[in-house]
Amino acid sequence: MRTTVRDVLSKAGEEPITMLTAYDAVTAEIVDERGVDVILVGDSVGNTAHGHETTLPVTVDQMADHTTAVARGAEDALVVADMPFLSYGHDDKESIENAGRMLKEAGAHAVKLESGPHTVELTEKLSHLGIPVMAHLGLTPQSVNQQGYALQGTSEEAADRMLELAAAHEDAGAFSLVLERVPAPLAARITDALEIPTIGIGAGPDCDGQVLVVDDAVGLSDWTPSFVEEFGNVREAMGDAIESYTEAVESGEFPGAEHSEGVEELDELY
Ligand SMILES: Nc1nc(=O)c2c([nH]1)NC[C@@H]1CN(c3ccc(C(=O)N[C@@H](CCC(=O)O)C(=O)O)cc3)CN21
Ligand SMILES: CC(C)C(=O)C(=O)O
Ligand SMILES: [Mg+2]
Repeated sequence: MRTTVRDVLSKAGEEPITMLTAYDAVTAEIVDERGVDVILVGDSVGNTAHGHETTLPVTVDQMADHTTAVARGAEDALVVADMPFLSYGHDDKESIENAGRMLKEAGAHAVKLESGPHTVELTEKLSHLGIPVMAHLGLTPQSVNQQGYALQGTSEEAADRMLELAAAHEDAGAFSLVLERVPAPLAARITDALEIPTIGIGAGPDCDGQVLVVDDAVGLSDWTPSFVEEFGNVREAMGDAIESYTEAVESGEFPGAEHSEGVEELDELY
């Protein structure tokens, strides 16, 4: 059964909400089959699949393409499309059209925006138009040129501001809130203060759910932020398989007779 925004909203399960990113159909299938509640088509695709240093170069077209692939692969999970840098926030018409594409064209069920004072009204508009919005506070990687990748909410003022912004986005209609790289006690305080669920990444154990970049979680990335746990070693498994392939080709073991086809009637011809 498809996870819905209402399921996420209800915080119904006693178990924390699980969210992972995916950027392609096959990964979405695997993540979906293993029962992950929410798949985020993250703009982290700029780092993982496209090899950029930051998420800033990612385009709306790229996000729509990756979201289309993920929506084809996911059966049960709620699919959330991340809105890329400068695709929202400066012009309502453009923001709404870009977010609308993710649902109309690409098959997402909701969008995520990196939130700030400038996204409160937009969150309200999108929600009213039928586009569910996941908010995102704390470390917001699209603001890397202002924040770096440092822990956020480390002063009393910054913590209070984050709590106020979280409440403002809840009031504006956001259905959930990602908290990235904030002190665990602040994430707990925000989680307590809100009705909508919080989903943490580097935000401690007291959020209503957790999210990681799938490449990091399965051990595919060559570097991960310090808040990541690698639950597998896919990079090594893939490297070993690739090395076995090259060895088998170079030694002449592959392809064998079982991989080769002929046409019996033509045997004499060859
Ligand atoms: N593979 C991947 N995983 C992610 O979690 C991720 C992405 N890509 N791309 C988009 C953003 C960027 N994120 C980041 C990027 C860097 C740090 C980082 O450098 N953290 C350092 C500390 C840096 C500092 O304190 O200034 C660390 O040690 O974790 C953290 C999160 C999270 N997101
Ligand atoms: C890390 C998550 C929250 C994200 O925004 C992304 O993957 O782009
Ligand atoms: Mg993102």
